[in-house]
Amino acid sequence: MINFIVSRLKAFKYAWDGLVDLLLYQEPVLVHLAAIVVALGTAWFLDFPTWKWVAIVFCIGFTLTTEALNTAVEYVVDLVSPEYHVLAGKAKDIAAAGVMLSAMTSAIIFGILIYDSLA
Ligand SMILES: Nc1ncnc2c1ncn2[C@@H]1O[C@H](COP(=O)(O)OP(=O)(O)OP(=O)(O)O)[C@@H](O)[C@H]1O
Repeated sequence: MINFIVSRLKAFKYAWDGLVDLLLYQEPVLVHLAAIVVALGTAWFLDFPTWKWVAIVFCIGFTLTTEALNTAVEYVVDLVSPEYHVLAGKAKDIAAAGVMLSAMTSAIIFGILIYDSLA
């Protein structure tokens, strides 16, 4: 049982290290962080009800999760295929498309929430 707890704590530490890498050293994340600040500020200014805060928190987690997976794909592709390969390019492009889709979905949801508050 102790071994299980220690291994889970270690796994959490590794995930935490990945989060620090993502938030501090990945430039594209700065764009997301700026958007998050704007979204939270707007939500506060418009006095969003609880359900809208839930939607915003979900969108933030959704977008950052896809950015984390995209960064992981980039690391692995750079490791296994430092030279040009059409499949390496496709892997990076599709991973990036995942980020774009999540960001666009979040932006649309945010727009609907604002429209609902101002209508
Ligand atoms: N090894 C490779 N083989 C083929 N194409 C690649 C390879 N590495 C990168 N590419 C192409 O170049 C594009 C940009 O790759 P890069 O590694 O610079 O990612 P990036 O999108 O700039 O990352 P970031 O989101 O961190 O700015 C990829 O989406 C892909 O189309």
